[in-house]
Amino acid sequence: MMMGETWSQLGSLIATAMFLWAMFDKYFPHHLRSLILSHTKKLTSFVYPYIQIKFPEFTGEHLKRSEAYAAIETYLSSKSSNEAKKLKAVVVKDSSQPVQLSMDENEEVTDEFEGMKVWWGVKKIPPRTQSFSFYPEMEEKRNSLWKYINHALQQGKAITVRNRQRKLCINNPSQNWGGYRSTKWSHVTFEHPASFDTLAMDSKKKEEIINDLIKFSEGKEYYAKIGKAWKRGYLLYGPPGTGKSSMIAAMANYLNYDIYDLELTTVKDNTELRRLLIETTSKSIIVIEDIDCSLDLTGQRKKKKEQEKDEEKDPASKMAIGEEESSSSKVTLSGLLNFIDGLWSACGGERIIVFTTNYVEKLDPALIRRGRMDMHIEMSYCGFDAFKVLAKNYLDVESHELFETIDDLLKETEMTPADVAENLMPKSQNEDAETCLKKLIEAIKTAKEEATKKAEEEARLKAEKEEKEKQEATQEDVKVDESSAKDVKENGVDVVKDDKTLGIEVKENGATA
Ligand SMILES: Nc1ncnc2c1ncn2[C@@H]1O[C@H](COP(=O)(O)OP(=O)(O)OP(=O)(O)O)[C@@H](O)[C@H]1O
Ligand SMILES: [Mg+2]
Repeated sequence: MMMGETWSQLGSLIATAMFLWAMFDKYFPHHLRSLILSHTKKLTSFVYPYIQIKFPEFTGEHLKRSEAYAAIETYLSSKSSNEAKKLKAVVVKDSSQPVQLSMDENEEVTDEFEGMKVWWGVKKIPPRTQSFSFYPEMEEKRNSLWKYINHALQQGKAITVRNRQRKLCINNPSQNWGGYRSTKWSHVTFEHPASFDTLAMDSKKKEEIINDLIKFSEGKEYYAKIGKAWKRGYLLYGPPGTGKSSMIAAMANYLNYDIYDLELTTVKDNTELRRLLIETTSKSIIVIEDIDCSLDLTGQRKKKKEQEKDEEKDPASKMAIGEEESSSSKVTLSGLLNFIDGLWSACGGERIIVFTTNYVEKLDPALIRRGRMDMHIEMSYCGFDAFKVLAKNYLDVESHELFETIDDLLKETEMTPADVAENLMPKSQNEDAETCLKKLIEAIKTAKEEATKKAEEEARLKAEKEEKEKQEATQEDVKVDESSAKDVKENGVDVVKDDKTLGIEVKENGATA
């Protein structure tokens, strides 16, 4: 707080300054005045050649913590932990590094950027103290400075994203939505170890997927340019145990995204679906596993088509159907499609949606057409490429004389990566790589034998069925013959039997053919 004496001193200082300014303004000719001002600027920039920029920690009416401040603090944290002596430990929520070290008050760190030296310091500014910033006219320096600030902000944000602890969110049943502080999604820390390195699949296909993901994640401007929402859909299909769920985890780990695992069976209707999806955040993968089983999505549509047909036949049925539709509280295919096309597109970017299914042929084509599901990825049985990944991961083996045998066997046998992995995993310390590879060979041979047996059995059953159908058809023919002969006798209808086809030529009794 200032004393009374100080106030009067300050008052007279201001009065003197105002008097001098008035004199300067009145008696100095204009051309001389601007010359003096420009020389003063040059002189001051020579004496004080720095630019000072302040980043307040709190901004806005509600004193929100400034994002720029936080980003710069993160950016400087690695530098300050090496240089500064007074550090502050801050607990960071949702980060893989829960304690972050940052500069304490009155500490300074230096940084260099394109030949420019920068000093950063933390100063506490008492409330209501006016701050004064001095900006000498140095265009070139100023441009580099903006470039540097952008660099620091971007780096800071990138470090935050990297350190961010990712979430696996699961939707809560809607009956639990109403309570105090209830949320639509529950989350746990996402710590699945799968990565594209551990994912066993055809290497070309894997590369294609990685490139697609990179293109998507870096495509903010591109999507804006072509006027499309920044989203991408992937359909993963294939038999159980071929790595669909592992692929989703690898994608999330690769892009550093959160996962929203959407259990459709607990979502009551389209409105609830919308409300859930609006609450998802950017940089996330929304997953609907086993889309064919989650809901009778295909059935809904077929039912509708059948209903439309019925309506054509009997317009009175329309009312009843309408009532049934509104009362059946279920997520419909059209609800999901509307979401993918409309609402989701409107609610901000950087979102991926993934559907998985074991039976791609069961899905309604409308659901998976290009533009909705941009990439269809088949996760198939283990090929040699996929096996090599598993052998490297599980046994640390990149080549072995048994590989050729395994390659040949895998070409003839359908075995999922899950089964191959299970056989490759050493069960005890005595099992070395060769033992595991031999174990796998045995397992593939057994699987091959079983598959052959199964195929033979199926072929036998099919042949039996066909034979049975044939016999039944012959019996039918005999019956037709007998009943026709009876007709001739009883009704006076003459039956002519054709050699090749079983045709019946009916003649009026007594008339000529
Ligand atoms: N392609 C693969 N690469 C590496 N490991 C795999 C692969 N496929 C399966 N596995 C192994 O098998 C286990 C099961 O795989 P995953 O859950 O990814 O299969 P899925 O295709 O999602 O099966 P489902 O259709 O039953 O959901 C995984 O934990 C993983 O260890
Ligand atoms: Mg799965």
